[in-house]
Amino acid sequence: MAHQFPALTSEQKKALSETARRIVANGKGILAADESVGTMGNRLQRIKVENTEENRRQFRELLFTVDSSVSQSIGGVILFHETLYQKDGQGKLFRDILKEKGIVVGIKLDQGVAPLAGTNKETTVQGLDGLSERCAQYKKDGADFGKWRAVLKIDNQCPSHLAIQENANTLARYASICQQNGLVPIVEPEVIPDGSHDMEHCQYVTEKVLAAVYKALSDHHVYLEGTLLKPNMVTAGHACTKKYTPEQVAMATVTALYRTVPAAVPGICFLSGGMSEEDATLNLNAINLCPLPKPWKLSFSYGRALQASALAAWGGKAENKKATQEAFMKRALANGQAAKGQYVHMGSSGSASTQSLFTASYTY
Ligand SMILES: O=P(O)(O)OC[C@@]1(O)O[C@H](CO)[C@@H](O)[C@@H]1O
Repeated sequence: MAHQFPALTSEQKKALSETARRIVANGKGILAADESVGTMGNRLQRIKVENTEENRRQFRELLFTVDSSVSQSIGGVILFHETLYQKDGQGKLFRDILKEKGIVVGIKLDQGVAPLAGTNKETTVQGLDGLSERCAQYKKDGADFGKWRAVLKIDNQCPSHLAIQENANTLARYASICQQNGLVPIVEPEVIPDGSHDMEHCQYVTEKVLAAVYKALSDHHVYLEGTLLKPNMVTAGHACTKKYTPEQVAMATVTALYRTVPAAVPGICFLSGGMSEEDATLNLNAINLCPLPKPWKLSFSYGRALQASALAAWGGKAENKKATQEAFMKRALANGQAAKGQYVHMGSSGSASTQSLFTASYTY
């Protein structure tokens, strides 16, 4: 089986692996600010702010215009289509503001989930049609990485063989198309935390899912050095009565990764999956202190766990700018430290940071 048809040139590979490594360099992680209009609507509803384009823009302007020292902790920001073309109050494009801070701009590329008939309400991901053209346009418009989220659940008969294979293949097809267009693909197979299963069950499922994903990436000739993985941490289901320490979560998570993720992958950036801000930070810190071999950078790509207390501090009011930016900066710095295993828990401040951010059936 000769390798006659190389997928990428050595220049393309070099550029992809440099970008991937830049995003996760020196304890940096990713701010996932790519909530769709609907998801953002749910977030804004909780703080009683109307879901208008202007309100979404205003909140994101506060995140992106924090002090440039944020770039010590944030290496990449994932945007939603609308946000890539939005500007700050002075008319400057958000993507230029981020780039000037040395932050790599990413774009959400999946278009949500669709049902897999004949399964127990499992899903596949939409967005492959026209994806190459969209990637080419986004690359011209300043994006250097993409994100695609597949959703798998633990339930009666789930995840099924079909759901695992279909989602792995779709992730691999997306990753291949991204790389052809110069975008680093973030590969996100999320095993969602809904259910009462224990942590050991989550570990078993996560290993099966990741093994299938890396087989599919290999089949599709994806260049692993030019990718990043965005997995769930291995935790018990949200409704499980047994509680686990960050050290136990870390051991189960790193074990699952060590068994399935090739060392060629430069970085693994966890999603927060409804954990409280503080739990997401403590677990990431424990993961980086876990005494198992860790050939990849282990960092974060948090949505809710980087934005929850900032959203609460903002409340839709311009006069809360300082408090909003301070709250965001605090989480960014904490997670930057956790990505190096250097986070020191200061005790609960009784703020939004310790509240669970779980949403049932978080499919899009
Ligand atoms: O789990 P979190 O850290 O809140 O968000 C993870 C995430 O992949 O899921 C969301 C929905 O697609 C995205 O906004 C975000 O990038």
